[in-house]
Amino acid sequence: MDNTIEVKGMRKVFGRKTAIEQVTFNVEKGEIFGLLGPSGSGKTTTIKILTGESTQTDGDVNVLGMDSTRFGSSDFKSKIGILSDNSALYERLTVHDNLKLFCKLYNAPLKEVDVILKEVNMEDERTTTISKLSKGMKQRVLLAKALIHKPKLVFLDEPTSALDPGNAAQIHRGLQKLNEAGTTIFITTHNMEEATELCDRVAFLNNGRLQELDSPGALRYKYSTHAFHVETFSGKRLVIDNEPENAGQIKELIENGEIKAINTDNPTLGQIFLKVTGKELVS
Ligand SMILES: Nc1ncnc2c1ncn2[C@@H]1O[C@H](COP(=O)(O)OP(=O)(O)OP(=O)(O)O)[C@@H](O)[C@H]1O
Repeated sequence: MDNTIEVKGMRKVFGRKTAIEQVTFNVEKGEIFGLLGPSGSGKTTTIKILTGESTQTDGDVNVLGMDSTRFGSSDFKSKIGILSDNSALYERLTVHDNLKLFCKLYNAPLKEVDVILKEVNMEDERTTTISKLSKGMKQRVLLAKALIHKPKLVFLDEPTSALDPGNAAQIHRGLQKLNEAGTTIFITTHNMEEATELCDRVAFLNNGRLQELDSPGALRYKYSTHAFHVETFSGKRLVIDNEPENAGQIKELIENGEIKAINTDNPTLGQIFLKVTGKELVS
């Protein structure tokens, strides 16, 4: 297996506060990996360690084949892109001039500016000053900034928090396209729909500890009771366990034409998170 990120026994202590405790996971090359957790669970701390902005107290962290002692190198920085709360733009410059500056900073060809503006659907605003953009538009320019140098790996810290569904969907489409082109994406979120839609695998972080790690589909299957939820035309709602002895009851309902709808229960990631951690994902 080709891993883009390998984390083993990672701990992070701030004074008396242990923010991350014995966290171990890998992110495979080409996947969209989601780190899910409520506020204060350690998502940003994890991203900061993985991008070299902070250092782990203990444990091994390897990103793109480099150990954490090399995260300050220009080689490392040229291969990763970051979109976080700390990402900033020059408010008084236009969209185009901002991206031109970041191109120069990363030694990327200037022609990339127009390519990336098209990708994030901001061509029409290329001459608009940043201070005149809406929040969603600014976020799309920040995403363009994170991607302008064509990084192999992108870190996104809650990229769509505070965006309306339309703007969030636009960011999601951009990320899916980027991923299809081969970029590995590490995303933190407390938005379960976002995680279900985008991520190949998700990890649950709670109080700095990882509590589950799998694909959204596998987690939903694991935490499903597999019972049948039946709604009849007479308005009855039945929950029938998926056991051989109940086959007759279901057969009879079908034969009598009584079934209006039949589903197996399929918990959402938010419900699973609550079950595993006892906490709501959105806090
Ligand atoms: N520089 C710091 N000094 C002291 N404590 C910190 C520091 N940075 C983070 N923490 C603590 O570490 C824990 C994890 O914080 P972190 O910012 O990683 O959480 P998060 O999951 O990203 O939360 P949010 O969703 O609110 O951004 C919190 O208890 C926080 O108070």
